[in-house]
Amino acid sequence: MTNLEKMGWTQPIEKEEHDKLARVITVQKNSYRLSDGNMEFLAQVSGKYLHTASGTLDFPAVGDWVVVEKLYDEEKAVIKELLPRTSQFIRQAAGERTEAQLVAANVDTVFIVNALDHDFNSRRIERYILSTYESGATPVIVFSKKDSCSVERLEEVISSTEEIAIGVPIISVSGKTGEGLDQLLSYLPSGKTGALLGSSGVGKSTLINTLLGKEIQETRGIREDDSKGRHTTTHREMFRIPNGALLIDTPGMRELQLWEGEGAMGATFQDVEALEEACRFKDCQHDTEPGCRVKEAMDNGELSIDRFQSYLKLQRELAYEKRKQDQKALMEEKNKWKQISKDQKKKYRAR
Ligand SMILES: Nc1nc2c(ncn2[C@@H]2O[C@H](COP(=O)(O)OP(=O)(O)OP(=O)(O)O)[C@@H](O)[C@H]2O)c(=O)[nH]1
Ligand SMILES: [Zn+2]
Repeated sequence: MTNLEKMGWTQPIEKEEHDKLARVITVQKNSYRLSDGNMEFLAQVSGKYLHTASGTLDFPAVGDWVVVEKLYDEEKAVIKELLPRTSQFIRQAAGERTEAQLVAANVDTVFIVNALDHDFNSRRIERYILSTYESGATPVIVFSKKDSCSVERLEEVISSTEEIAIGVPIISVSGKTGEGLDQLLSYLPSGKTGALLGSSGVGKSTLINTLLGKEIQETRGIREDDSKGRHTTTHREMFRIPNGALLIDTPGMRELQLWEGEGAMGATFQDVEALEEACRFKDCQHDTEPGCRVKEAMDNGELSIDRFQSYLKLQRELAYEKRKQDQKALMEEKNKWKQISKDQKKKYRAR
């Protein structure tokens, strides 16, 4: 296994190029910690990179592959280029501004982590599934803290999840006892990259620690205590776990605000879309039309009303997000031309 393969590289590559590649393992403000599988070094993007990047998505995130110029003596590097991504998990950044936030790049499997000692929320799981499909990764639903929950509740939760997560694997694990981790690893073979996503406190970091073994976490000292004296993850970081896979830990998300996802609606709501297609009229509004398969399915309990409403709500939300993003792009374009014409006026005046 070459050093880059240790970091998840899979393509054939020339020797000269090989020495110029590295993977982002964590992002700290404007500096990046990279690894080429042999060593870690800090890096910043080059001036030219900064100049040509046009938005947040153009900047490296954890999991990205970058072309670097290494300055070995200082364990530093300059990032010159970003390689195309195989997947990118994006959400609308927290706050008012219309802005994309890249959570992780080049992830094969997204583990959607839900704690069995927290509330169960189908709607939240649907949002994560949608965003995962949209990212280009494959979702796996993980119920954590299995040790804290009765067998009956576990069965109940799993059967409710099966109704809304069609075709998505569902597993249950305990970071505390290690139960179920072999199942988790079966979705994350050597060389693949996974990411743990979910709300705060669901046990993501505990899973990583158990997978890594205690000493590694302690020597790294990457956790910071929050006000309640708990360990809480403050940044995203990629770890190489003993089976040779890579796993990204992320800070808990309060809510997953969608950025895009239209293309993933069909995969996420296969059941609903299949019913829609069976309606007599192609443009059925599922209201009062005769031969409406959706309405029939809701009447006889095949399709839950909540699920159908969630489908409609997500559609509206995505349309709204899209309008906001289009408006923003239009404003930016206008401002660019304004600036250009200002500059030109200045030039003429100077003559
Ligand atoms: N009973 C039980 N408790 C667990 C388990 N895993 C984690 N916990 C507890 O749940 C709390 C949160 O665990 P973390 O691993 O820090 O959760 P996290 O998802 O990384 O949280 P953030 O870093 O805030 O996103 C801690 O008090 C853990 O001790 C488990 O498998 N069983
Ligand atoms: Zn209909």
